[in-house]
Amino acid sequence: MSSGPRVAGRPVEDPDVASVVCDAEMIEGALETLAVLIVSQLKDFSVFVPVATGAMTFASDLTRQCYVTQRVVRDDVVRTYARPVIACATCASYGDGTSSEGAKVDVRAPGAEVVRGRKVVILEDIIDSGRTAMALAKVLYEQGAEEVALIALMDKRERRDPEATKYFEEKNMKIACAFLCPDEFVVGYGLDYQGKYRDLPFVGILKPEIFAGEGGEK
Ligand SMILES: O=P(O)(O)OC[C@H]1O[C@H](OP(=O)(O)OP(=O)(O)O)[C@H](O)[C@@H]1O
Repeated sequence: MSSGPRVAGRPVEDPDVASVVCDAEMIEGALETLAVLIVSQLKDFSVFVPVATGAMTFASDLTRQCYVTQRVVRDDVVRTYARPVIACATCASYGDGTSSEGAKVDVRAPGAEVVRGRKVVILEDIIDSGRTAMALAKVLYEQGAEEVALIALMDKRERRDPEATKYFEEKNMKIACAFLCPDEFVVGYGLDYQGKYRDLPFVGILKPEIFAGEGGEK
């Protein structure tokens, strides 16, 4: 599978990005690794729930990579891979504005008819405090999901809310993240600043002067 847009093999840069955290090639490798994990170890998880808007790019590429992987890798384990239903959730944080500290999360999950009795994988572009994934997992369980797992491209583990960590542990949730993310303001590959930069084919650290004075998070 292609890693995405290229111009004659030249590295793509953006003037607002200070440094690249994961380039397109690294993301491509991560997608292949995560797809193998999903079609082998999560093969009976039959509902994928990308968290809009940030996870759309990741989910679009990962779900297609899962399809390719399960078609190409022919063994008994992969042959039993469930053809997934893909249905987005939207999760909006609200609290003190610029930071997700102490914020509540308003969740709109797919309907219970999609989720009930099924094993569900949440797809996140980034886990930061973990409150979004926790709130969504709670709703999915309330809707009757048999089990909820969590797959993310980026993990800002040092910023995790202990309550989220405790919840994930109590539920014994299967969690896989491709990259540990530095505690910097990262954009690209779905991650935004004020709705922009989601189209970058890589993840990078936004130059501080772009968000100076706004106390931006993530
Ligand atoms: O672990 P948390 O601290 O909850 O943060 C992670 C969430 O934050 C981002 O979404 P955001 O609220 O920025 O909206 P977006 O998806 O529209 O970009 C990201 O896409 C995750 O869903």
